[in-house]
Amino acid sequence: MEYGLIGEHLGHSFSKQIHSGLGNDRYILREVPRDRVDEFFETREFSGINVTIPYKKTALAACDEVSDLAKRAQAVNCVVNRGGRLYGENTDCAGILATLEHAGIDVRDKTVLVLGRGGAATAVQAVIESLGGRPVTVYRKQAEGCVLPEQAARMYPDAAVVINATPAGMHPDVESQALDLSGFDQLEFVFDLVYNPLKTRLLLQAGSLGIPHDNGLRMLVTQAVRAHEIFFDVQVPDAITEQVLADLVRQRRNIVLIGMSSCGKSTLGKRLAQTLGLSFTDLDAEIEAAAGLSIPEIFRQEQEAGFRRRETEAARQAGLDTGQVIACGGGIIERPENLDLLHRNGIILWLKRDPALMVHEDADRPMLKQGFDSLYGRRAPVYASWADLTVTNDGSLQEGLEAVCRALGLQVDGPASSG
Ligand SMILES: Nc1ncnc2c1ncn2[C@@H]1O[C@H](COP(=O)(O)OP(=O)(O)O)[C@@H](O)[C@H]1O
Ligand SMILES: O=C(O)C1=C[C@@H](OP(=O)(O)O)[C@@H](O)[C@H](O)C1
Ligand SMILES: [Mg+2]
Repeated sequence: MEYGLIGEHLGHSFSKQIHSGLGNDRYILREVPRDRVDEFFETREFSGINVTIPYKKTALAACDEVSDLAKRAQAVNCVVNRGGRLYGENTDCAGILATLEHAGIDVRDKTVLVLGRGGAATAVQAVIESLGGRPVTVYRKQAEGCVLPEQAARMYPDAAVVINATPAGMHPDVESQALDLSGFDQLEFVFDLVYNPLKTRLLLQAGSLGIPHDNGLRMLVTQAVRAHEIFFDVQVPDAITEQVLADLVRQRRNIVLIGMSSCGKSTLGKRLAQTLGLSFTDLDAEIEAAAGLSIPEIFRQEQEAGFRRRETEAARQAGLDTGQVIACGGGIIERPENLDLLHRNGIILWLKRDPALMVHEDADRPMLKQGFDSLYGRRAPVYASWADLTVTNDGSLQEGLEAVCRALGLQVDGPASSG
């Protein structure tokens, strides 16, 4: 092995893709069983490696020389072999630093609540200390030097930053949250090392409280960039880092279309997915498939309440997946809980069409029996409040598609033609 990542289980790793984006196609993933890791480091048959769970301490011990930050973090996640000598670094620390810097956060003399006390938390702590901040460990069980989550707000009302370094909220444990943010009023930034989902419950709460926040993707990309720089003794331009990060976000993020019945979500959504190379999920089609019934049939047999229950379940399922365009039904905003389910991995876009251009009666759209105008009058402000982006779709399908791509900051001159 020349370059790559070692760890016990690497199924979900994005590292190969990120290093490939940096121009290293020789980077591979190698799962090493626990009883083989000592031998791996003894033989030293590699040029440069990243190390992940559970071998970061083993790597620290195996190196001939390690950086100060790696010593403080008590972990090495990057090892380079220089003529048989192993040099160890902790590039996770660079990733943590980069996330704080990008957010414009200065932690000097400020209280930083670090959630968790595992390896990632130790790295966070080392970084905060190196910046002159005051890290406080919040841990779910009573332990020496730690604060319980339910006591944190009372004991540290001055907390300026919260950093989650626990797996709480990580897929599939998406309902977990290591700290409730509602008791704090001086928070400047919330950082969650988790990036699957892109927004954990912690980050969704930060968003709803208007607190700036970020997930672990920038850290993930930055640690890889630093490793690449160490492997090849080069400097990667910031623009490349941003490009790799943006590509990753584009690939994973769901684009969620909301808006009034017949504004074009299903039609435009399908084409958008084709154009962007994403998969397409129409919640109405998912609901019909799960029920084995058409939508008018569901309304007849189970009334609107039954349909809404099914709709929330479909939103929950789709919201956990990534890399899709999701077309919602017009009534997705009827249940407030659907917002977080779709926001987990998605950006929400209101496709806004002139009422004169929309369908006012349709046997396949039972809600329209309530009257288009009153339905739209009630819903329009809710669409507006849910939307991260709003796009007017009053022209042709092609024009709408281009407007959506522009709003998403994506190139519009792709294969978005024909039909
Ligand atoms: N700019 C446009 N975007 C999307 N659909 C359009 C557009 N112009 C006309 N249409 C037509 O309008 C209808 C939109 O229906 P649909 O995609 O089912 O909407 P929704 O899923 O929002 O209810 C389709 O018949 C489609 O062909
Ligand atoms: O407006 C609504 O409440 C509904 C809209 C429909 O989807 P479209 O928006 O695709 O018509 C479908 O989910 C169901 O008939 C209920
Ligand atoms: Mg539809």
